Amino acid sequence: MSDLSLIRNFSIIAHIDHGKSTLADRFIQICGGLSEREMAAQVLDSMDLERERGITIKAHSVTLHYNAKDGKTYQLNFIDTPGHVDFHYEVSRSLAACEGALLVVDAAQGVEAQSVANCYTAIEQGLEVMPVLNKIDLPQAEPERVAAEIESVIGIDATDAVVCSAKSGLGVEDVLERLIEVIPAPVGEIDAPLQALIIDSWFDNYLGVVSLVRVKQGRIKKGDKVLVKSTGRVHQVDSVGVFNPKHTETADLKAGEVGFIIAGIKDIHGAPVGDTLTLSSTPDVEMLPGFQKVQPQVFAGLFPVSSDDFEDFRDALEKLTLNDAALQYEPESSDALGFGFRIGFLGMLHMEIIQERLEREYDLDLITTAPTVVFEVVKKDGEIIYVDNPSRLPDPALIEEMREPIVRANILVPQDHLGSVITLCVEKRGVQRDMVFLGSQVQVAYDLPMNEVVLDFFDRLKSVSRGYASLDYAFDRFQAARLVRLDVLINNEKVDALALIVHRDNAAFKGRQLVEKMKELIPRQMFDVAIQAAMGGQIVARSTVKALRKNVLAKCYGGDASRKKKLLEKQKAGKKRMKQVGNVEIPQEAFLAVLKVDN
Ligand SMILES: Nc1nc2c(ncn2[C@@H]2O[C@H](COP(=O)(O)OP(=O)(O)OP(=O)(O)O)[C@@H](O)[C@H]2O)c(=O)[nH]1
Repeated sequence: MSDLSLIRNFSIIAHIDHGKSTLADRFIQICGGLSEREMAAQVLDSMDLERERGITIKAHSVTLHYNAKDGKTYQLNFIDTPGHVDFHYEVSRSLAACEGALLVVDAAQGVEAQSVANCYTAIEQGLEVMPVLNKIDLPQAEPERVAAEIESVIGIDATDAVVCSAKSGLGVEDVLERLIEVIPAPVGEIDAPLQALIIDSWFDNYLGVVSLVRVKQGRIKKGDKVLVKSTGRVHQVDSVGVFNPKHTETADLKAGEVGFIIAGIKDIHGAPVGDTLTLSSTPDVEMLPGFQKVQPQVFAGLFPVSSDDFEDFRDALEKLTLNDAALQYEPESSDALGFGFRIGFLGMLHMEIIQERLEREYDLDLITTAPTVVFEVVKKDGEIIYVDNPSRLPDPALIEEMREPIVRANILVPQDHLGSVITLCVEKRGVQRDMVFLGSQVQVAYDLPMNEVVLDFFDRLKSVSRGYASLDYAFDRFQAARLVRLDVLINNEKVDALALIVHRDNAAFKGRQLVEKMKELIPRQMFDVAIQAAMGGQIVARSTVKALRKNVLAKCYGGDASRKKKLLEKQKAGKKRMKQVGNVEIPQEAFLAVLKVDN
């Protein structure tokens, strides 16, 4: 298709669960991309984990052909975007490939903070934003109220927003018709030198690196010699094509189109996201503006339970980074846990996903230490260092100032729950920056310490607001704070992997909560186990796990050998995720006890 006026490139902006995947599936069905049977599994969420958790992680694209009521056939390139705040950065990438975005809002729920943030990104990037009110089939749907909310919260006209039910299919064709009308067609010279933006790259075991690109000008076809601008390397194109949603080769990709390129590139660093591709014959083509580099926000140490697994762990991480440019790691050694890696994640969800993949796909048993953010430390000699591991914090005598990362959080909450949300923010050391009443909702902005936000803030926010408050946040600055290291001692031995950096005012309280929680989590052993929390040289809390009196096997009355064996096996399985620290066995949960205390 070379008539650009028949192409529409768009994304869908929606809060989690507002129905983006269901709507996309409907589009695919209407445009005849898949049979009913193939529709059975939601197609866009292609990774197993994504499907299980029902969340979208990687940006994908689908090219569809829609026979519109005006008698013309349009090529619709739909670029998927992830909904979770951890993957916010992928949204702006997907938007860079589009001229427009559908803002899908659940008509029974209303606007949520995440969609507001993504909408602003779209508007900043010059996209046409088209509101769609979904779930109109629900009895509690209030399209007028929600349309008014879109206008007041986001500030775009929603008077004639399309209403639909992605579930029943009602109104979905109207969405497509309106999309063709309001979202501009792409512009670009087909005869100009190739200029293509890499939106995403991933590693496929069979195909090698696959890159999703948006061709801005020119064209690219199989056999072309393509130049990756930032690396300066030239690769021969093996194939180009689109996902419809199945991977389908095409003769070429032209200006205005979105599709994939495979060019024998060995790893994703050879085709960096945000980079520009051109042909080797036109090396002087300008670079397109790329994307902001992704910075991990949360760090944790991961250690194999069995030290024999260290090399397998390293291999697994290498493979995972082929597909996940956001994942960063470096070797770490701990007195308590031996050799492992300190890994940087985008957020807690990202951390859980990586941990699960390592355990499930690579069959590793891992111990994870408590996650932490990065602190900025100014030393007395003027040097500034960044600490992502509490046990590596320099001696307090050498520290001039400690600074913690602060985020600007935007929260949308119905008025009824405003009080409890404010209480929560104050408890988390938040400073209010703004508050705007918008109909039945209130938009509040807080500066909050990132350390308080990444761990459990989102869950707490949901629980104090009965699920109604929503949150969006981004790193703002480092700010001086009275921070100290809280050490944990087990039978008088300091366990480096249990150290935390906390605010001085909360240190004693946190210490007490932590030792109490750990007391519940560390199983009884043959001897007393003393758990202490210390700040500097000073013990701030203490508790004891009492010794076990009876031998478990005594219960078996000697006779039944198979029962005894079963019991031992059960014990062994239970032990799998334990680590021997000194002479005490510490289970995984105890390392994450800080996440479990009700702070
Ligand atoms: N009643 C009703 N339910 C819907 C409608 N559209 C989607 N749902 C349901 O809402 C839930 C969430 O829909 P999804 O399409 O998975 O939501 P999503 O926004 O893609 O979620 P992520 O992939 O996690 O971003 C599912 O249980 C859907 O069946 C609708 O029009 N009406």
